Amino acid sequence: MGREGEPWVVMKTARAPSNIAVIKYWGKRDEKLILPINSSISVTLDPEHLSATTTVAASPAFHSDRLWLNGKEVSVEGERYKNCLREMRARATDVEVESTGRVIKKEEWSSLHIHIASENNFPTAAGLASSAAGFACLVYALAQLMGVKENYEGELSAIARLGSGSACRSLLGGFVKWNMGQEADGRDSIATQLAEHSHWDDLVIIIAVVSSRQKETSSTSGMQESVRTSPLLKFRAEEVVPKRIEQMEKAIKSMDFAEFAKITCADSNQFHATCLDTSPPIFYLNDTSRRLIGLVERWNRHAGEPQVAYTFDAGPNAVMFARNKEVGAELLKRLLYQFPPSSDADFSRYVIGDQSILESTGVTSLKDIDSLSAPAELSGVVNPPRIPGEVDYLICTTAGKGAYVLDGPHLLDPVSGLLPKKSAF
Ligand SMILES: Nc1ncnc2c1ncn2[C@@H]1O[C@H](COP(=O)(O)OP(=O)(O)OP(=O)(O)O)[C@@H](O)[C@H]1O
Ligand SMILES: C[C@@](O)(CCOP(=O)(O)OP(=O)(O)O)CC(=O)O
Repeated sequence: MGREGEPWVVMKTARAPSNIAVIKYWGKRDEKLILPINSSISVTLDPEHLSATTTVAASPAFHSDRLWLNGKEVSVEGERYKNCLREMRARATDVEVESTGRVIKKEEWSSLHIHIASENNFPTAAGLASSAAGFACLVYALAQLMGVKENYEGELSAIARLGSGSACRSLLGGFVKWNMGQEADGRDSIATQLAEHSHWDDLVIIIAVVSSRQKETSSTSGMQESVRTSPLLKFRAEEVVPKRIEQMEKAIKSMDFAEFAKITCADSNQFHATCLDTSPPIFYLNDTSRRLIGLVERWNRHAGEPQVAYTFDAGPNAVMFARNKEVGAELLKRLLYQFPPSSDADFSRYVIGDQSILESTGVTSLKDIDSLSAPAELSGVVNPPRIPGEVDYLICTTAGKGAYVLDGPHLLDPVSGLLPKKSAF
């Protein structure tokens, strides 16, 4: 930071988690304002394992708004980035720069350009809601930089929504509802917290990353096609989701896992049915996704009550919820048994995230996986499929907190405000 008259750069860094919907958002009633045709509910994922980290900087020396995503410069000219930046600038306040005492006046923000650098600690655009984490993080970091105070609860979520619908749910932790709202300007289409992550802290979440390649049909265009062509989607939004939202809220409040699991699986399956009902049909699930569904359904039926729930977004990756830590370890063992890594895989990279679940399975090597015995529900199944390398890797995690500020390290050089030669992450 320079003295008065010298060039200066101010910056803030924040982190925001990804989230997984258990009642899906699919379809907009307003494309520009990103207003949904139904409310949705999600679980925020632990930012330690699935999050975006974003540094935003302002300086009179910057000539344009710029964005570096995962170390590469990308255009910030898209409507979604522009809308978020415009709405944040409109709410900026006088900000005192601590180190110099200089005050950036409210009016100055409209002419100050912004540099943004962001990194995801999980695959981008692979159906793991990177856009949700990314836009929530951008809006949250800008709020810190520009001294934006929320005038009403949920205002920041309404701005994150302009970046990507599901992003509005990533500012908050735990269990989050996105109210579809009624107003034409979208001011009531905001996220609210149903419960903190600590409210239901024994849930274990395991993500089977089936493919980290970019998907063929983006959520944005997929849902446009579904709104245009799927009669099932209309029925779902009008008749099914409103009841499910109520039931899911109750299940979360009372930590009723059986009900939570039943609704979560049913809603994922109906969302993918609307994709199939779209013309031309959209296929996000693949054979591996279907085998993962089979694993959970067979186990739940054998146990007599749900042990695990599954849900899939716009991609083949499964997100599974286990009712508690013991069941989480059992789930991991079953996944390792049925979906072992390929024989040349590095075991330490096959199960990532929260290592405590892996520790409680007692599995420490590829050899241990070979000696796992078949789970009871597979007895009688002749040659259950065990295809090494079918799943890329597994992420163990839990529900987590919402967006927060990081003191550093920043992703932009504090003096130049440019991407450093070697990124800090
Ligand atoms: N950290 C980030 N900061 C800013 N923008 C991001 C960030 N991560 C992703 N994005 C934006 O989101 C886009 C990816 O969104 P897309 O909806 O295709 O995939 P996804 O969010 O991973 O999957 P899905 O929403 O279907 O679960 C990127 O091309 C980029 O524009
Ligand atoms: C299947 C989903 O993940 C769809 C998410 O769609 P996006 O929020 O990525 O779409 P846009 O609003 O067009 O950016 C379900 C969900 O997260 O609720």
